[in-house]
Amino acid sequence: MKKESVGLVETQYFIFPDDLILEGGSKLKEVKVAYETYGKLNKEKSNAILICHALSGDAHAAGWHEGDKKPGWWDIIIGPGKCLDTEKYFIICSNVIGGCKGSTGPSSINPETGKPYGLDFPIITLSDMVEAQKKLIDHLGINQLFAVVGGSMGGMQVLQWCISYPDMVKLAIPIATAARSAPQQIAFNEVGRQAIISDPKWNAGSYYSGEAPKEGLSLARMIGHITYLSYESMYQKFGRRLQDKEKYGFDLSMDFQVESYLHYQGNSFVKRFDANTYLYVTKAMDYFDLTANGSLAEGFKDVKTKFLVISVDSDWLYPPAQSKEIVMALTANDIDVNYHEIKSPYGHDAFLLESGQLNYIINGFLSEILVGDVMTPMAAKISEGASIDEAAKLMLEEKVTHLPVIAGDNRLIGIVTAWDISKAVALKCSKLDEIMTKDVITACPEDYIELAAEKMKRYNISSLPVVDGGKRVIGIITTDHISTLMARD
Ligand SMILES: CC(=O)SCCNC(=O)CCNC(=O)[C@H](O)C(C)(C)COP(=O)(O)OP(=O)(O)OC[C@H]1O[C@@H](n2cnc3c(N)ncnc32)[C@H](O)[C@@H]1OP(=O)(O)O
Ligand SMILES: N[C@@H](CCO)C(=O)O
Repeated sequence: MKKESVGLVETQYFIFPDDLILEGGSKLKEVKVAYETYGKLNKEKSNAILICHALSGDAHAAGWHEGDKKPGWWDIIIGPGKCLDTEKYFIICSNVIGGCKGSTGPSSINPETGKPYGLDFPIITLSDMVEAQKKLIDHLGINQLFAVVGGSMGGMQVLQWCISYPDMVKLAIPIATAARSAPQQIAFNEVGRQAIISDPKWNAGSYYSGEAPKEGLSLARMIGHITYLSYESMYQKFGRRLQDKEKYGFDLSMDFQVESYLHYQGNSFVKRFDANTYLYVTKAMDYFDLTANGSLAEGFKDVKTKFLVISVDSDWLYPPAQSKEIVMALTANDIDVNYHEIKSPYGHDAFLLESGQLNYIINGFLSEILVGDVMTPMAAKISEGASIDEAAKLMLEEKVTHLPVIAGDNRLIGIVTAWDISKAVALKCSKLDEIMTKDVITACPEDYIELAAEKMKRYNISSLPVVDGGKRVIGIITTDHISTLMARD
């Protein structure tokens, strides 16, 4: 299938009606969250996928902003025909709080002083970022997310979601991430922060009316950027080639292409990022630790989500060992986990670049959706002794067109549809037994949704009762559940 773009997109904003209470105890007033959405939310609101961004990302994950030269940062996997297919899913991405891309952060105006927060901005954590996203998801009227997906710090948010709101996330895809920041990660973050803090223009975080600490922020990004690459990718990109010269300068000026590249990356970064946000967001990552009493398995004990954990073989910043630690802790809690290690020379940033492998792995995982993952559990049903009037009333109340008929032990013995009810009125029948279909086509929670869809098509029916091994009704699955989740072709 052709992979397409979501086209022109715009960032939207949500201002919280209430204060946001932070993990550290402070309150943030008039919080604003910048977000983008792609695709359509289905009738059941069951096809929403939340995308969480990494350290320097933003709400613009896919498509194009008017006049831009590059699409959103994860355009390689979001769009029609891509694994996060906007023909099937409703994709949401928001800028984290503490950020500088439209959501409230240290560069925002503090409503109490009328000036930018600077260092008056409270310390935020990954859990606070998730709280802010939860408010946005509530505002969009979504009770449960079909999936939460993110790489690096985005992956940390994915894990945090599954712990903060275990019932709200059906599927989780954390990529190139960790369940707790390791000393090496904290160390690199601290060097980046010190580069900013030691720039005199930083001025204790109060620089918004003058010049920004560009030197410090650029240096922080240069250091960070090295950690996003690999030995091999740097060799492939630059070798020992010189930049704009034939031989060494034998002075302290720039000689090598890799130096020029790093300066370029540093200089471009300062044009799009705020130094204080860099301080706050890296600090939030340092504090991130999902262990409970020293045990990650205990930290994950309430998780209910099905997982796809992805790592990158050449990622030395968030090495595969940290992903395997997540897999082991989930497995210890009997959580269904799939694990993939991407083969790539790109290092940590492979999660932003390896389009083929990401599309293939994520698409495979999302297509393995089971009936039990998407059905409406505990669907409306009626007892065999009930009258046709009662069945009609229940259908109206529950806004359903299909009612499984059950015996005393909850065992499925038939199904009545809205069509059967009209038939009953026309033919003046009064008992359910006279009009219900007794040979009911059903689905099992372990069936792939493709199988349920095939049955619905073959028998030309729009709803299947979901039954367990003892033929007891445990839910219902309809074409509406399935249609937006099935491949277009
Ligand atoms: C979720 C999130 O993390 S969102 C944030 C993601 N985006 C970023 O982090 C932006 C910073 N960039 C990156 O991290 C990486 O560049 C990636 C992963 C996004 C893209 O990687 P690649 O496609 O391999 O790009 P690459 O690293 O080669 O950089 C290309 C840029 O370097 C420039 N460049 C390459 N060689 C040199 C050189 N010798 N001297 C100066 N500049 C150079 C290119 O001209 C190009 O510039 P452009 O970006 O303005 O077009
Ligand atoms: N390139 C990514 C790496 C951090 O995970 C970013 O800047 O956000």
